[in-house]
Amino acid sequence: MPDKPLRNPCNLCHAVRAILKRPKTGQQLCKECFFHVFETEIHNTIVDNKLFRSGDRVAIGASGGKDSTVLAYVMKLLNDRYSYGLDLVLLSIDEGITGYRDDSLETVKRNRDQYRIPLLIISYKDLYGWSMDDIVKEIGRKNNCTFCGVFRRQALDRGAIMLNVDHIVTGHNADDIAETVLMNILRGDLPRLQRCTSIITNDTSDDSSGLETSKILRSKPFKYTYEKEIVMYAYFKKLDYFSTECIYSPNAYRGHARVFLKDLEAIRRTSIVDIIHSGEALSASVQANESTKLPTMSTCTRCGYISSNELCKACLLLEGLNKGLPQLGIGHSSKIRRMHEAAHALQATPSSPASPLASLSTADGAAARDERGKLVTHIRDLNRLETMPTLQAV
Ligand SMILES: Nc1ncnc2c1ncn2[C@@H]1O[C@H](COP(=O)(O)OP(=O)(O)OP(=O)(O)O)[C@@H](O)[C@H]1O
Repeated sequence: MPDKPLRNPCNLCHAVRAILKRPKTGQQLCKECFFHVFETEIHNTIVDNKLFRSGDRVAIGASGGKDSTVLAYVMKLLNDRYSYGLDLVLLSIDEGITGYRDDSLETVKRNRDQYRIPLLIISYKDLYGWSMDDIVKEIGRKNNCTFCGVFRRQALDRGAIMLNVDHIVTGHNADDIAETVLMNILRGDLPRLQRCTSIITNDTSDDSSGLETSKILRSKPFKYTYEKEIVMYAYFKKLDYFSTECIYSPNAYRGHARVFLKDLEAIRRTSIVDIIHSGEALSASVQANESTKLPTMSTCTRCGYISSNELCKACLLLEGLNKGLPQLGIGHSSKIRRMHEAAHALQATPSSPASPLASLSTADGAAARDERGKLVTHIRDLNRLETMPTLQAV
């Protein structure tokens, strides 16, 4: 008797039943083919944009959330599979948000052990003398994201210097970038439009920075990776990640851009990459225009961090916070010295040899718990995830 024809076969291998519909392309795929295209697209992004050189020491900005957890997993996997020759390390910033970052850092610590990548954690409290809990107590919730964003950017650079890395990668995905493109267009901020569309950036053109941040590159290997696909990948690989929103993040403006983007995506799935490409085209066309260039960088006279003004943004923000309080400097305390020592110890520890990929995809007990609930939460969060009929059967 001839075999019964396969119902709903995978559009790529045609040998197995499809279990999902790719948000980016609409293709119906089986699990293995989805893993393959997802990983290969990121590999192609890395290679086409020449993100790394063999021998580079690369810090992965690790928050414990879905994006950076998938990034750590995929960076490790591609580094082993294609012999990139990278020395990977996890770098986490503890903003000091009780009930949020303390829990997500526990996830990063488990990722450190699961993926066998060394980890350095540095805190706002040690760097700046203020945790985000302290700051919110002082200034309230309004504008707290400004402090957090400025401090995190600088903290990542400071951690990268402590770790002596060449490069920081972050889990910013295509949706994040498209939102930022929209926000910069709405604000008419052309210099920032240029920066947000670049897959790789180097914060300053001035090599005299006291912090030597000018040598550290930053890149976004997920620039063209859809958030929904990152969630699906994490789900099907059973990765251990933390999925709660920051308790202090109202960020209403970005929220509106996000809702608008999701509405567009519901009408046309390519909207996200279309907006990124529009941002790239606009950036290219304004590049030659002097008035849209980012200001020339020098160094902050107080802490030595790169800045286009006499004081960097973090020092300005700290000055306000510290009004009436004893001055808390950046960069010279014994706590910072201790963090340098911890980073130094990590540098001396080479990353462990590659572990079999199979073991990486095996979730531990905690991660396996409530996986289905986690996906459901994310589908709700992400709103309007394409119908994936067979997910119900997972
Ligand atoms: N506390 C942190 N420590 C280290 N890296 C961070 C931290 N917060 C954010 N990052 C980096 O910046 C990227 C974008 O951060 P964002 O706050 O937009 O979080 P997100 O989109 O929820 O990402 P994730 O799912 O990784 O938390 C993260 O993927 C991560 O690489």
